[in-house]
Amino acid sequence: MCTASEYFTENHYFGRNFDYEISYNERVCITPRNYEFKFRKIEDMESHYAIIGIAAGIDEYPLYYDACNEKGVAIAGLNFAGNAVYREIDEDMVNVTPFEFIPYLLSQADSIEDVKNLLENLNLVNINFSESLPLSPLHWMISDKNSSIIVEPLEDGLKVYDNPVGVLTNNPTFDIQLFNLNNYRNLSIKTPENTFSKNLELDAYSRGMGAIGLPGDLSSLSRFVKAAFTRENSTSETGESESVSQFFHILSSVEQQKGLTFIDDPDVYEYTIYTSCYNTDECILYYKTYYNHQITAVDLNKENLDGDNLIVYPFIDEAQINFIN
Ligand SMILES: C[C@H](CCC(=O)NCCS(=O)(=O)O)[C@H]1CC[C@H]2[C@@H]3CC[C@@H]4C[C@H](O)CC[C@]4(C)[C@H]3C[C@H](O)[C@]12C
Repeated sequence: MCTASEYFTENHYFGRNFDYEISYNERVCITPRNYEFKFRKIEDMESHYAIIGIAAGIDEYPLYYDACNEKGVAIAGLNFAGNAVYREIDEDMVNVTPFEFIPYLLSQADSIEDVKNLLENLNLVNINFSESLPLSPLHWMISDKNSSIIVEPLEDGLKVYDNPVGVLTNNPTFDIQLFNLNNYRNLSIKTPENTFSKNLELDAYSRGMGAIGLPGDLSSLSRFVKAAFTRENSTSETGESESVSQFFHILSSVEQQKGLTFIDDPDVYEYTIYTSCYNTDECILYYKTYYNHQITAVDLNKENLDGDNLIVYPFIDEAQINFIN
């Protein structure tokens, strides 16, 4: 499972937890403006916006999981098992494969408005990346600093929802995730009044009692509620380090510790392999990994963005422990 989120202070922050049991050698990957983007069914793109993101380290092609372009549009792809439907080629539409979805949009969109326009003619076509890398069922959270949307490829077509809560997890569909929040309208950051009964003296014996009932398990429906409540009520100082710190704290409220989500014997568990955080205004990518709690950053604007070769930074995944004696 995965969780995506965004956060605002003076800048806009966007990112995700990548939860899985297998790593495909993830790495930071920058696509400069003149890297030739090859597409399966539409024309190749010789020049486009520069993109920074996290991609699988299994092929030359930037197989992005999440990314942000130089205009501040960011996308994260999350698992959507059993719900994602990809289609046959439709000659009247723009046929893009799921693994081309992030490159196609980020190479040309200035804003969510642009993304929405591009989505109108888009057909997500069922072409595998390769025999060993078949299609994976995905849905996407897409944000810029002004708005956020969710895109779900459903049986009856590509569904685009406005995203008023700034989070996404996995199943079920986004409309149900939003509806489910109704069940938690009583949650509060404040100490609740005793409305149980006038006849009983019930004591506010602890801080934090207003959020009793907030789910704490790792299912996608529960993580959605937890992440939405945490994000909605989050506050921090507005500086860069405080904002980035707060962003990572929002996503660590739904992190998956190794051992809690059993997948298979022997010892296969889903866990939070990495957490990313983009400052979309400055195009800086920050990340942490399961073992490396130190924040590592890559600044898009420090690269030569007019190049034509991908720029890759392997993940730093070993613990960085600051011994002081
Ligand atoms: C598995 C991940 C979702 C994490 C998640 O939610 N895990 C819970 C599973 S569960 O919900 O608990 O069952 C997703 C997220 C992004 C995906 C890659 C996107 C590019 C590329 C697309 C190609 O077509 C296939 C290979 C490819 C490398 C993809 C592999 C895999 O699919 C990735 C890593």
